[in-house]
Amino acid sequence: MGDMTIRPEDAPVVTSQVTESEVLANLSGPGGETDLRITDSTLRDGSHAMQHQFTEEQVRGVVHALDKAGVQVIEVSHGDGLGGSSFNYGFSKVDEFDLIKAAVDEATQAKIAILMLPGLGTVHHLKRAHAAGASVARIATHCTEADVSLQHFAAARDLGMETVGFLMLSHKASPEKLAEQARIMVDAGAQCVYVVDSAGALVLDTAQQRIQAVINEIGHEAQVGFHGHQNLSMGIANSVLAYQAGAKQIDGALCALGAGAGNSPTEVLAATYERLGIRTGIDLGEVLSAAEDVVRPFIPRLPWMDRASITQGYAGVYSSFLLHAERAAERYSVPAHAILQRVGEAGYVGGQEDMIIDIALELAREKEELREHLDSMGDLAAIGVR
Ligand SMILES: CC[C@H](O)CC(=O)C(=O)O
Ligand SMILES: [Mn+2]
Repeated sequence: MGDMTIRPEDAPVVTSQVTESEVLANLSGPGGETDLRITDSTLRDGSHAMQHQFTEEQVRGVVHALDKAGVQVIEVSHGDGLGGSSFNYGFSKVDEFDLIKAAVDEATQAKIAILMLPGLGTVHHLKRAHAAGASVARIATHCTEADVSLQHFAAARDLGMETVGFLMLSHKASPEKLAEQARIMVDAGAQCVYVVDSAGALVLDTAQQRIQAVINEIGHEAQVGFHGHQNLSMGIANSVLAYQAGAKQIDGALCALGAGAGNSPTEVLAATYERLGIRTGIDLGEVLSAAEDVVRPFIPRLPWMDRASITQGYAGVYSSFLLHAERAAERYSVPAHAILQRVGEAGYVGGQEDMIIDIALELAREKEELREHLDSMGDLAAIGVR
């Protein structure tokens, strides 16, 4: 077999095709010109919180409500992106391509986006999503591994899709490193690159500095976006700072439905930006109804800043590890927050979900050793040695 490695220098350089007006064109919503574009990820990041059990009826209901509210982009995929339905990540209740088709059918003005992680999702998945009607391809890599996305951006551009790069766990890379990685994505064909706070670990200026560095690098050729998580309750504040630094695409999810403590709630983003006089094109009354009347009733458990999810933000752990850690905690009778703390210390990243079990086993072993030690102390005391 020949060398299958894709090197950055092999990637098609398409930046010259992306004019500034083309990049900025998508900032006019159904109600006219907007200052930024909100992408709602309830039906993708929220899939983690729903253990990937979305039904077609729920998807139709959410898309209908978001579309009516004027949200311009709605993301629909398994929580871990196309191809995520698996033993390792959790099986979807309904095939994601059926959910994408239902979303496309329901939307009248909103574009339907998909997320994919190269390796888990393939170009074949991307083609199927495009055939199902998805028009925005969001391609996600670890924040230092943008070079694994080159062929996926090229394929998405060939299909005529709008392209967005997602640099996950952005708190793990310096602003300079993120800027360098964003450059790789833009040269490969990304029309926007997101700083993705997967762990909800960025706090105010650490978020803004990263956005600023990425804008300095790619801002004249492509847009910059921000995807927040609420583990330290910073999603909205970081999103405001991101906009003030120049970000033009911001993610949210209705009722915060997303991994960990959830995403920046779309309805709160809409209200906050409106209060600041920043135009999102979203009708506040409609998006509040979408959250309260459509999404809230089917959520089994609202995302929340509890001990485990705060630990994720504090220790810098991938938000989607929460439910994996909770399942391992129950199985091995150890606390979920203790597992997540160790995941943070070990620095595990997306794709290393199996290490959660290793850590749970290690904690269970330590607990057993401690119990045996305490028992032996008791035995010594009983024979008068202590
Ligand atoms: C697909 C993994 C992950 O959920 C993507 C994302 O939303 C994030 O990193 O925050
Ligand atoms: Mn996320």
